[in-house]
Amino acid sequence: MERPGRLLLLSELRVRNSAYDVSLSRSLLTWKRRISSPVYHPFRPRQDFDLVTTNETQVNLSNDQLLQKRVCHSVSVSEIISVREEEEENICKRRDDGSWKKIKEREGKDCRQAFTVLYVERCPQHRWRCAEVTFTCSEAALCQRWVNSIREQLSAITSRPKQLLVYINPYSGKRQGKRIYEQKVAPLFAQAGVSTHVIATEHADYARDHLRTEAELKKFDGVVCVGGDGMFSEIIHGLIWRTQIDGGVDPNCADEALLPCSLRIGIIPAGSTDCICFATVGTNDPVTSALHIIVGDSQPMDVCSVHHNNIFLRYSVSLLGYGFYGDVLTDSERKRWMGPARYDLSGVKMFLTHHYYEGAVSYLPARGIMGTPRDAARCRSGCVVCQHNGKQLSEKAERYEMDEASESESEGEWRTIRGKFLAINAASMSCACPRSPKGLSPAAHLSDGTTDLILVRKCSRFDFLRHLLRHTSKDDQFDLNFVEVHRVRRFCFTPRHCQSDSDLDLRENGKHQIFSQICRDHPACGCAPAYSSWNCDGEILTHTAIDVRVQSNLIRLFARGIEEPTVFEDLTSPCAI
Ligand SMILES: Nc1ncnc2c1ncn2[C@@H]1O[C@H](COP(=O)(O)OP(=O)(O)OP(=O)(O)O)[C@@H](O)[C@H]1O
Ligand SMILES: CCCCCCCCCCCCC/C=C/[C@@H](O)[C@H](CO)NC(=O)CCCCC
Ligand SMILES: [Ca+2]
Repeated sequence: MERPGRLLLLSELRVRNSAYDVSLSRSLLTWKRRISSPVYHPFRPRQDFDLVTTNETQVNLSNDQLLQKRVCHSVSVSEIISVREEEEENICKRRDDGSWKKIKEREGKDCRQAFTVLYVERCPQHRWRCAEVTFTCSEAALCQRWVNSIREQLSAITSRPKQLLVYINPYSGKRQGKRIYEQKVAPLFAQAGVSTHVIATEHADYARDHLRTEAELKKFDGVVCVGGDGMFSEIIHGLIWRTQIDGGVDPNCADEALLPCSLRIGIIPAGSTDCICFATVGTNDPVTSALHIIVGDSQPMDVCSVHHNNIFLRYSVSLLGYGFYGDVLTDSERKRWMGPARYDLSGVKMFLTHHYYEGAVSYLPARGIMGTPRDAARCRSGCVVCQHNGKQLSEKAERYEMDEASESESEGEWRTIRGKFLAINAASMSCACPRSPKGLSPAAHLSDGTTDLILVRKCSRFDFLRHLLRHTSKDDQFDLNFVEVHRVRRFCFTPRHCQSDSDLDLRENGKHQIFSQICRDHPACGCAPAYSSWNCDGEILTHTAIDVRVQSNLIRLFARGIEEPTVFEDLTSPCAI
């Protein structure tokens, strides 16, 4: 817990009908019910009330401690949304004997004697809500001092965005993007004094192209994406591209070190999967995301760059999946009209189809890092694995600048696996989503500079079902003899029937039927397609032979990673006042 530090203000104020000692330091706002207004507990002897904070993790809470929690609250200044003066009809004044009497409000601003603080309150399942508490002061001057002091502390927080560029995809998910933004998010931004420039996209790639060429990025502190993973992908493509062009880096060149984007991105979930929001915040809830944006959170993220023959194809932050997830996506695109349910239908269909694909996967294992894909520990807010590996990578990059030879050490370490695969997945983060709350690779990290390469070899339908179902239970989906997982910095895939570029060009020029009908030793029908497609964060890639590199911490989100729940949150009601 944060220590309160030197007090800036300490006053006796009133909350509803009770007197409170209210204090403000640079880090905490605390309001503690005065002992002269005790809370009566029928089954317990009385005790003195000590300071207990709302955001502190504690174990073995006694009944008295729980009682104390309800009479003393403390909120981190960094989680105060805003403060406003109140126009109260009836305000109370303290009599000489210490009791409070109601007086009529006088006309005019200088007689305002109450102020309301809006702050973040944690609710179950990682959701945040905007709670508020109104304090009544004995004098207007005191009220003004409180309001000014809190505002001063808030304006000293430089990480909060003031101007945001908002893109809404009206066709995401269940087509609720506009309504969600207008009803749930815009009012919060207004309360927090965040200005916005809102653009509803008119067609696919509208936001990407606007960011690449037109948007006046200098005017903004961040970009907000209202939509799903596909819309988020548009935003990062626009921002990363623009950052490289503005910084004189060739975004097409596979070997160039890319420049990190300075603008942070906020995600208001309104799509079908929303796995990037879920895996970085812990829930798909527009209000929670809006509050993370307002408080100015920052979560760095790894981005994979995908090339084919040194030609840039796309970036990926969540899943790059060939075989099962590529086929599910291809099939589901034809069912877009169904909304999010399209994935379930295509998932079942592709599971029954049971196609496998031949090819070679080569990869560079991530050496000397902390963490493995089989760890029990998870990437959480303030993750030490991400910090450690990120630091190591930046030190390595510095050494590389001084001595180019050191990087070539790793070049000798390529490993290759050939075979028949039902699925080849690379998860740069857990890919947790409501369908699979632990995700495709539960121990993957948001910003450790690696991706988890998961190879599911040809197996029976029954075994594949066991593997898939384990994504939704506590059982380990990697603990099966046809599944292997490697933490890597780079990998390449070459399909077996894609030996020459001319084959590939033919296929990608629309003549793929010839190749997809190549029959091989497929037990059921004898006419399995030779190729699948890559599912790249929910978009289909146009090439099958790809070269993938992890670019560490290329973007930052208005998020902080999933927080561990505290005991208080589990035990007490979300709205204690
Ligand atoms: N105005 C628009 N009209 C049609 N398509 C659009 C428009 N704006 C964006 N798109 C495209 O819509 C696609 C899907 O959008 P989005 O990702 O927001 O929703 P989703 O597919 O339902 O969710 P998820 O990606 O989480 O599964 C994206 O590929 C995006 O490029
Ligand atoms: C027959 C029983 C099956 C049970 C299987 C449950 C397994 C669920 C794992 C979910 C993994 C989601 C990975 C996220 C990928 C996103 O980048 C992408 C874009 O939104 N979504 C999909 O491709 C949508 C992918 C949807 C897959 C079903
Ligand atoms: Ca990662």
